[in-house]
Amino acid sequence: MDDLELDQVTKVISYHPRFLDHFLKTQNFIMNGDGPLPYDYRYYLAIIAAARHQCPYLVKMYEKEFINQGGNPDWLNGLDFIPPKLRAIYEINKILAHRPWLLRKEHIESLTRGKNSWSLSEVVHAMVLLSHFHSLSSFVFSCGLTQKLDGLSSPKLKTPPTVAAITSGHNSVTGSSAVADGNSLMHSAVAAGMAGAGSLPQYQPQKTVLSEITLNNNNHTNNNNNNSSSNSIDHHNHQLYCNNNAQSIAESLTNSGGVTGVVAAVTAAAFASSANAAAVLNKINAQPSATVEVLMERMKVLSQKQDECSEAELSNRFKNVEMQTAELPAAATVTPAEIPPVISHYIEDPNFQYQDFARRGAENIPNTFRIQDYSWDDHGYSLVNDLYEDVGTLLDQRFRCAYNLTYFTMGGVKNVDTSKFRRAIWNYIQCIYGIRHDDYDYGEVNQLLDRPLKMFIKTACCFPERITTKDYDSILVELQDSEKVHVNLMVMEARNQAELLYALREIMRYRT
Ligand SMILES: CC(C)C[C@H](N)C(=O)O
Repeated sequence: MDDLELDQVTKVISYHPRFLDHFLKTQNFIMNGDGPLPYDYRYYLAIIAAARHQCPYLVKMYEKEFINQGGNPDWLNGLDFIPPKLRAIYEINKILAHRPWLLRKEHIESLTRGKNSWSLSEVVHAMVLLSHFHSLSSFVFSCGLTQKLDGLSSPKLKTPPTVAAITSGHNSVTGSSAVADGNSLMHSAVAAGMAGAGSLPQYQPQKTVLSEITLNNNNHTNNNNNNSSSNSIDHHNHQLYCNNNAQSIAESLTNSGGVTGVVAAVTAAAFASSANAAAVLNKINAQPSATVEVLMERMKVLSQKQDECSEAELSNRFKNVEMQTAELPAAATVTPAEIPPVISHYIEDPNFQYQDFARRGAENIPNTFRIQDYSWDDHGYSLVNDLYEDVGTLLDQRFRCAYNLTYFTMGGVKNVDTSKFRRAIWNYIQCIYGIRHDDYDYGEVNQLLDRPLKMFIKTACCFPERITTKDYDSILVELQDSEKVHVNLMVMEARNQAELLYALREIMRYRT
């Protein structure tokens, strides 16, 4: 592996050595391993994928790699300077990045016909690369790395010496020497991560390294959360929470906009049957966001819940979450002037962005993507393997790792079954892309993810360039940094899978 790849992003992922192993194996294979696309194409695709999300960090890194691989420097002048064949895939890059539900088999058809045509294997290779770098851009921003690494950080943020060294090295396109400084810190962590599954530690926080790479000092984190003072209202309300009626009132209040947090929902349940609404809301607004303690209670209750939902009810709950997501504040339209000049030449049609489902009606594509009709396990995985060697297997292991990764901890509390929380995050991300897991009760999403967390996740997926370190700091304040990175890994992987599902479904349709 090239030294350059042991970059700041890799360091942050190394909070989770098991995942890092799968991540690097996949990335190395699609960039450097056997595959249908020439190397200059691969690196250029990385650049234009990251450019769709205005991620200068990745764009600069892969420009350098592109040149190292012997790529034609003219291409770095922008989209007008690349061969027509490569240019022809830009539309798919754009659609996959922002509205993958708009992809049609005709897009694939037009690529694979005529002069300069693509083979289907090449198309799949390109799609795997594009979705990898779209979602990696989400990760870079959601960890607050871009602000730091591109010199855009606000002066009040502390800059650890190593990060400063890397930043100054990175700001110069040619200045790779400073990167080595930071890398040396990480060699042991990466080596541990690459040592093979059997010898992997379950959790290696790498404290020294983390203090170097952590971008913020999360003072809220401590190891004594299991003793955190619980307020009596919460205890009292835990009883009431079991009451379905109160629960649904709480749920609707939680999502009404004026109320944030699971604590608020629990509190709402307590007061739902009695006081007037204003008094309830005042009480609720005074509550902090969801605490780890309340989240744990909620997960416990949810896993004990027996009641079976009807098909129709499950479908309604999905639609509800989807609608509420559309109502979360949307980011403003990007105007060309706001795009950093270092990447604007790689972007065409910058106003083509994620569009909320509520507004998708205009495009006449309101259909939900149902996992029971097309899933990674049953369809996507084998299709990729079929057309692009072992990549399906590599991706499969990577998705599984991201989906199942747990240390059974939450904040400072140990032995916690966090599967409900993690599943809610994963399914919520895919819901943002209109993907419904048919057997999942999306009511759980509203029970476990509060509004600020949902907003963070939606922005990280759809408008990652808008995430600031402040956003990163303000969600899940009781969790450790490694846990926030864990959430961001799920954002990256669930999003990557969502894009691939849409892409591969159209490949399948094209073939049949
Ligand atoms: C995202 C985190 C709450 C995950 C948790 N630390 C776990 O080990 O499962």
